[in-house]
Amino acid sequence: MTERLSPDLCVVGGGAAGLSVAAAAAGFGVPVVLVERGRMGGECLNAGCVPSKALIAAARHARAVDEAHRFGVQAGPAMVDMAALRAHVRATIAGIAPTDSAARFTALGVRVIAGTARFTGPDSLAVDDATEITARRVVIATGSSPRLPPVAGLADVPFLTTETVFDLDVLPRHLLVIGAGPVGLELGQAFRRLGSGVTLVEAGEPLAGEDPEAAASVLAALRREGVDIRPHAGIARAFRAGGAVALTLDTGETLTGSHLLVAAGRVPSLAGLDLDRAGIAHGPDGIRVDAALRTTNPRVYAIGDAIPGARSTHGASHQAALVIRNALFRLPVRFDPDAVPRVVFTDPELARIGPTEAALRARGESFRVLRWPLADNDRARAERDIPGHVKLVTTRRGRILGASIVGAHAGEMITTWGLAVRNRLSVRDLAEQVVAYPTRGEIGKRAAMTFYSRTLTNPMVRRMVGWLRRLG
Ligand SMILES: Cc1cc2nc3c(=O)[nH]c(=O)nc-3n(C[C@H](O)[C@H](O)[C@H](O)COP(=O)(O)OP(=O)(O)OC[C@H]3O[C@@H](n4cnc5c(N)ncnc54)[C@H](O)[C@@H]3O)c2cc1C
Ligand SMILES: NC(=O)c1ccc[n+]([C@@H]2O[C@H](COP(=O)([O-])OP(=O)(O)OC[C@H]3O[C@@H](n4cnc5c(N)ncnc54)[C@H](O)[C@@H]3O)[C@@H](O)[C@H]2O)c1
Repeated sequence: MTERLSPDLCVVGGGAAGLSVAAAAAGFGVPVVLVERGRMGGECLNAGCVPSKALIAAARHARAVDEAHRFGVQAGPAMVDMAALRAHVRATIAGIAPTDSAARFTALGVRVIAGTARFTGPDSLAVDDATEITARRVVIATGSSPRLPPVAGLADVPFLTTETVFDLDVLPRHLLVIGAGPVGLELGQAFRRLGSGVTLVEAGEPLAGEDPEAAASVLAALRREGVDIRPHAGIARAFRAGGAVALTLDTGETLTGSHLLVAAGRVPSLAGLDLDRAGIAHGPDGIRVDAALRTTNPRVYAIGDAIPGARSTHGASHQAALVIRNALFRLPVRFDPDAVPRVVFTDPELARIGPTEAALRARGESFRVLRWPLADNDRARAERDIPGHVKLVTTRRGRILGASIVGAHAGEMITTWGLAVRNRLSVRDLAEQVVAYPTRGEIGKRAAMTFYSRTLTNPMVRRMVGWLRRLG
């Protein structure tokens, strides 16, 4: 028997994006139906942020054991128990899962339906032919899945993706990775620290789109740890070589590994949604949306990994908040990708808010660049962890436009700069702030203060100081 529902809001997808919309709408007393075909929590909880950060934490401990002698502490070499490590990853997911569960959302007042949704008309959907939904507004939050690049022979070799890599119960002897974006670099470094040999094969420039100086600093750190990174490398074919996997590059060189991880980007999950029935335009990068995240069907919004652009959990949650403001309160909203921080959780971390220097130059804007190195930070020196820097871009008058930070905890430090950009603060606000000593946060203040270094040598200012001295 077909059940018929007519909520105000229907959300398709129970990942970071969909859950954020559903929770907020239910909180305001709006009738909401949420449809999820797989695991509640989506990619972030089950195969993305959470397991990757749990793996990275384990790898950091392994590294700390191996590096302990630098601090006069004898330990190591680190021994990795993959079964215990996998249990740690699973326990981390299990610990967070209740927050995203159907039970919690049901308690919040959301009607959660397990099944696959597809459009049957501009405002109607069917779920597995068991439920018909007619909604005043629909939010598509169907996420993405790993992109498999068109590499000859790939289909005939065993390979891992982010869907399977966290279930490994043996440590790869040598991990080949296709792609040196955030996923390839984060996981590549983690496996290297756990004891695997790691080779990353990247078609273009690793971390393209980030500030080149920041990207270079991260890549240099990974190389120092023994991660082999091959930029601008075309893959001619993949094949099995005995019990191993091999990649032949366009140069003729063949790389061999015990395992292969494909980390070559994402494709939006749109198959089977019957978007055309609802008049929703889409392309290979995702669903087309305007600045208010509305699709070409004015009743339907799309957010998260299902739309083009940088993909992140916090970006998806921010988009969800904008949709709530627009759909429920009819307030005008405008999604600004530059307002979303980007963090790559390598060690050192790379974090950015706002446009890069290159982006400002391409826009023809006039700006200033301010820098400070971590090597000049007492805390970083005490912790013998000095690779990195902060780089600020400001207007000519000192308003902060953006920041790139490389270093331990850069992902935490970027929050200050997000606040500065959002509130149109100037370097003066940051330079006058009292920052605790010794903290890494001091580098931001030091960078901001360099804005005034020209003032120190300004003859007018010097004359004025001299004149004031005469007053006694
Ligand atoms: C290894 C890895 C590490 C990452 N680390 C970070 C990080 O540290 N920080 C960060 O911010 N981001 C990180 N990301 C990115 C982040 O995971 C994603 O941007 C985020 O999870 C996207 O959320 P979403 O809700 O748009 O999509 P998803 O989480 O993919 O959710 C979409 C949901 O929709 C469901 N669905 C799809 N089609 C249908 C349908 N027709 N009917 C019903 N349900 C459907 C799916 O089953 C899925 O559960 C990482 C990604 C990866 C792969
Ligand atoms: N901390 C975070 O916020 C975080 C962490 C991890 C992932 N993510 C997001 O998840 C998404 C997926 O990350 P990702 O690193 O898989 O994707 P990505 O698109 O950022 O990077 C994929 C890389 O693979 C390369 N590539 C593609 N085809 C190739 C081929 N045939 N041979 C060699 N290299 C090839 C690309 O040039 C690119 O550099 C991204 O949107 C990313 O921003 C976010």
